[in-house]
Amino acid sequence: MEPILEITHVSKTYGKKEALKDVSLKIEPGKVVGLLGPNGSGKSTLIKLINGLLQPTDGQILVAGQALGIETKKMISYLPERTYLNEWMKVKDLLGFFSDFYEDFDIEKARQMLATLKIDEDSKLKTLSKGTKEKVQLILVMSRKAKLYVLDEPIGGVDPAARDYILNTIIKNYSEESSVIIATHLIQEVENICDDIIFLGYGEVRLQGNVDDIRQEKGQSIDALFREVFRC
Ligand SMILES: Nc1ncnc2c1ncn2[C@@H]1O[C@H](COP(=O)(O)OP(=O)(O)OP(=O)(O)O)[C@@H](O)[C@H]1O
Repeated sequence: MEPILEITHVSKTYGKKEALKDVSLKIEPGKVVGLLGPNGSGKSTLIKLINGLLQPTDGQILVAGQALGIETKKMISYLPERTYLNEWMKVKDLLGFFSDFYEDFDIEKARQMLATLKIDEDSKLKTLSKGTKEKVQLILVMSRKAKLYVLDEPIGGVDPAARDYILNTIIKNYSEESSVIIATHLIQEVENICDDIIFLGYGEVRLQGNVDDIRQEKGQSIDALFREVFRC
């Protein structure tokens, strides 16, 4: 099957700073992939490249076999690190906004998730707590029928009780034809829902592979391995 994402020898420099060095990786359909790395390792840079928000200095990125452009943007549902939603909007306005903007947005699915998390559609975003805003944004992003979901720190501000629901939502939502990339520091929380992981360190891929294979081979959890590989 054609990979959902294929990154070949990609480098990115900001001035003299080499944020990514010769990164190559493939993500197959139907996978949840953890993109893990310490601060400044290049996770957000890689995510912005995949979303076409930055241009690579070198190398090639293909989404479902196509070079980045308008078509690939339609296939990607992106949760950025920081919110980009208008604070003065009500949750129900955002549902309308997403329906208008994205053909693949499933408003009923979004409504169901909001109801489960007891988020009132009549609330203005600016009146919601930071964690609740994050939940709203994640619900919007996961309610699209995208090929690739790219989530930059999706559960950072969410309380532990809601994390399981959010993570379950992520894995329930994607299909055989789509994949999810989750960039996070909360490795313990996500390692059980990930099929594969990628360790980024100083802009280079340090390790990538299947979670179960790596755990078996190394005899430790991904969280423990991360602490060992990136010990300060
Ligand atoms: N606009 C920029 N100009 C110059 N350097 C940058 C810029 N953006 C990022 N960098 C540098 O590139 C490197 C990678 O940064 P990036 O934000 O991709 O890391 P990250 O893994 O997402 O970090 P964190 O986990 O802290 O969010 C860092 O050294 C950072 O200082």
